[in-house]
Amino acid sequence: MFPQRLDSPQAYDIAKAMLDGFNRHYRLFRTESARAKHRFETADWHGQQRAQRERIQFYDLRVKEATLRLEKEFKAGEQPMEVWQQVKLHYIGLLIDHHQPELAETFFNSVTTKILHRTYFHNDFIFVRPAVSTEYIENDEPAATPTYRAYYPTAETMHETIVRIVDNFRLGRAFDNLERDASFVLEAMSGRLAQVRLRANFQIQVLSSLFFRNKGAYVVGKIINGFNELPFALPILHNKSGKLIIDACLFGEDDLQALFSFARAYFMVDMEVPAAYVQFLRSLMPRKPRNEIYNALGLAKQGKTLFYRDFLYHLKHSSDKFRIAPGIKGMVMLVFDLPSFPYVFKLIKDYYPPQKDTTREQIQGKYLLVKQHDRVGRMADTLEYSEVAFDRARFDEELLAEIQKFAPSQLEISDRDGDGMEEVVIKHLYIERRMIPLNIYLQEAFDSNAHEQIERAVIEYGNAIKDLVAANIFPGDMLWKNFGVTRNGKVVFYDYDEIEYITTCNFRKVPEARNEEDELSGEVWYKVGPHDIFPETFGPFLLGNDAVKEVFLKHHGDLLDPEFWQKHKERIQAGHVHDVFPYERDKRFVRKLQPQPEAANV
Ligand SMILES: Nc1ncnc2c1ncn2[C@@H]1O[C@H](COP(=O)(O)OP(=O)(O)OP(=O)(O)O)[C@@H](O)[C@H]1O
Repeated sequence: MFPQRLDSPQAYDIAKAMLDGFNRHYRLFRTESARAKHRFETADWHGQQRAQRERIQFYDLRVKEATLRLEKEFKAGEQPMEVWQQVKLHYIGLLIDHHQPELAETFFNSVTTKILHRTYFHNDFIFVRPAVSTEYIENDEPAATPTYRAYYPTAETMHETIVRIVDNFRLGRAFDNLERDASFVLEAMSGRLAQVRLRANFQIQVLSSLFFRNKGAYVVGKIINGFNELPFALPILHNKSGKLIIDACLFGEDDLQALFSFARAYFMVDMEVPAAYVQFLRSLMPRKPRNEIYNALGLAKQGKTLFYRDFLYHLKHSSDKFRIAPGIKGMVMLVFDLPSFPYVFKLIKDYYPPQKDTTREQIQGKYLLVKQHDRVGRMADTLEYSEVAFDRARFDEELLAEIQKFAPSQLEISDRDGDGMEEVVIKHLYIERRMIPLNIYLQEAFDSNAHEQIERAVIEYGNAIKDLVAANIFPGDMLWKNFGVTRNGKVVFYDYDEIEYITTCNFRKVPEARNEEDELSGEVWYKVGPHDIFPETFGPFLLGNDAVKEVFLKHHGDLLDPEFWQKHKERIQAGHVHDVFPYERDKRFVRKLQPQPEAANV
């Protein structure tokens, strides 16, 4: 029932306190994001990584604070339904001129669902659907920066415009040679613009804030000409002597998708109107779901909310059934999917075979570690959900039997909301992007004799491990089945239950056999400590196939050498922060500065 009058004084106060809680959250979130610029300017790489990690916790802390305040000041949990309905309406009113209304609505849901019983979890009380529009929000304060700036160069003024675009960010550190880098950018752009007639609307639009992550800062924008729009991004890095350089010019949807991939850490961006950033970014990557764009901007809770709305909407408009995910079943994770939907659902089993010496808490700890770590484009991000309800009729019997057998503690089948329909409720779930498991991908390549596909996949697999190593991650279980292949052919790791920091591992050579008996025994005769790793022993389980073996040894034989691992460990221990390039090395301008081997031969 819609209340005709807003007559509860508490309702307004509760709504106001809730919004104060959100505003405090966003202020802190934004301040931390804005500080990324200074950390970049001062090359504080450890600080940048720490901030990226710590910012992830901000949301839950603020929700906790707001919940406590509402309970303490307003006995929120004891308020009747009528009051809560009015709280929502007041809150909507308070959001009319707000600049982050969608985030504030999600914050309202987070706090409210902590206080209210789940029978209230519908649109009368929480924001199951958004109520306040995020379209055309502008910050009208006189000193406000707009979401993006437009530049109108001519063919003659392109170079100076590029310099001006970069200058406008007022980075507090000198460029090595901005004029030179602008020429490289111009050359790259000319490759795309040559032969093209410049139309009346020719312009370059650039988001007003830089995107910071690890050791990089990125200019993000698009070139508009007639009906065409060309997305681009300019990575700015420090060179070896500490001067700034534009390192490359990335173009088009694919390059941008790689930059904003779900397998990378979240950006730090100073945004007054995040919805406007998302809208702009969506125009660059129309196929990227909005939830992933919010995630990439560090607004993970909004990403989670949008994902869930998209998921419910998809369920309403599909009829296929959840099934056990294709591939080799996991020992600790039970994985299922919905064929028509590009994600997988993972739950932790109650029982695992003895070789998996772990616990639910430890596994959750590993997933959390991955969330907070730099995923360097090689580890899939996961969304974590509790108490997820699915329509019972959409579950394949075999899948249900599997959950009943391996994860009974996680399963409840009941008509929880009393609508006469049975539901499958899963207590705790991880959801991540579906990929093609590498073992299946390789098998398909073997079956069709696709040598190039095998070669590319094996090289990518080794590259994935090397990127993980550089980022201080030892994958633990490196079998093909624990990696997936993405839409763009990138190999990404997804089995986290055995990962460790490289710095906690002890990489050893297999000791010489003491006698013939040792040598012939199939058993491990030497003493093995809990963190000991023997890279020479990786071969037998990776290299059963000759075609694979040849490519692997040619490109990644060093992975079987303990020294390779040990050296990386020492570099990390010495405080070195690795470079992560979310683009192909051959796109780097630095190649233009160094004499190329071919050139030297001429
Ligand atoms: N993101 C994904 N996309 C597609 N399939 C996946 C994905 N994640 C997992 N799978 C499938 O589910 C299986 C088990 O997943 P996962 O490796 O995470 O479980 P696990 O229990 O940790 O495995 P292990 O027994 O190797 O420890 C994989 O082998 C793969 O077939």
